[in-house]
Amino acid sequence: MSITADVVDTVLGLRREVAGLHRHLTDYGLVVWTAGNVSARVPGHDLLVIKPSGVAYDDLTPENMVVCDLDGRVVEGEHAPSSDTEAQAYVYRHLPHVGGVVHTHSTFATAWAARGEPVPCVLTMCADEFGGEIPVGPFAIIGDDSIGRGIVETLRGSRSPAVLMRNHGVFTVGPTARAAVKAAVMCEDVARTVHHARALGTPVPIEQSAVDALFDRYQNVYGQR
Ligand SMILES: O=C(CO)[C@@H](O)[C@@H](O)COP(=O)(O)O
Repeated sequence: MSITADVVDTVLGLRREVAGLHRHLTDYGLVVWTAGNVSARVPGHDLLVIKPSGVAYDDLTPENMVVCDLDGRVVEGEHAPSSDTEAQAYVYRHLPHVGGVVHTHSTFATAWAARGEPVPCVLTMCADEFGGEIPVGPFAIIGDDSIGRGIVETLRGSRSPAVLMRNHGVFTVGPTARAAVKAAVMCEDVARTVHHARALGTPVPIEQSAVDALFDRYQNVYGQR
């Protein structure tokens, strides 16, 4: 597959967007070294734009982003794509509403993943963004589409845009790559706060009707429409 003339400008814009979004991973302390990545779907085309594997965040540029097809094959780019390209390509193939995917090993959320324990919905911000608990997905070793399959199977059963892959880390999705980055930022914040709440006592669950109302308001009313 090659990049046709009608999609060149779209890809250039996504190269800039995806390269730029990685600074939020470092700004919010969600990654160490190169251990995280962002990708975006190319709307209307079986293509994605993703970070090059193992490249320092300070060295990421629109030019060194990698364009792949949704089987994970490189279509345009001089670098090897992220280790998570196959997993994220699987997500794009099976969740058509997803426009962006993020992967981190952010500390508090990954500590919940290490225990295989979902983050309970005991904060209004968790209800707002995740619509309930932040679920745990199965342990899966990187290298084929088993991580992607675990992400999809888990997210299909949840309103959450985040999944804690057991013993590994965080994957988030969104209608855009920026929305997926936001979900990763809020996932870590909620995981940290609930961790501290648990250390001090027993957090109080929020009634499901309140969770539903909070989620609906935040998803459909909050902010500038
Ligand atoms: O989680 C892992 C490896 O276990 C990778 O996602 C992480 O190191 C980031 O790899 P990339 O630099 O995106 O290839």
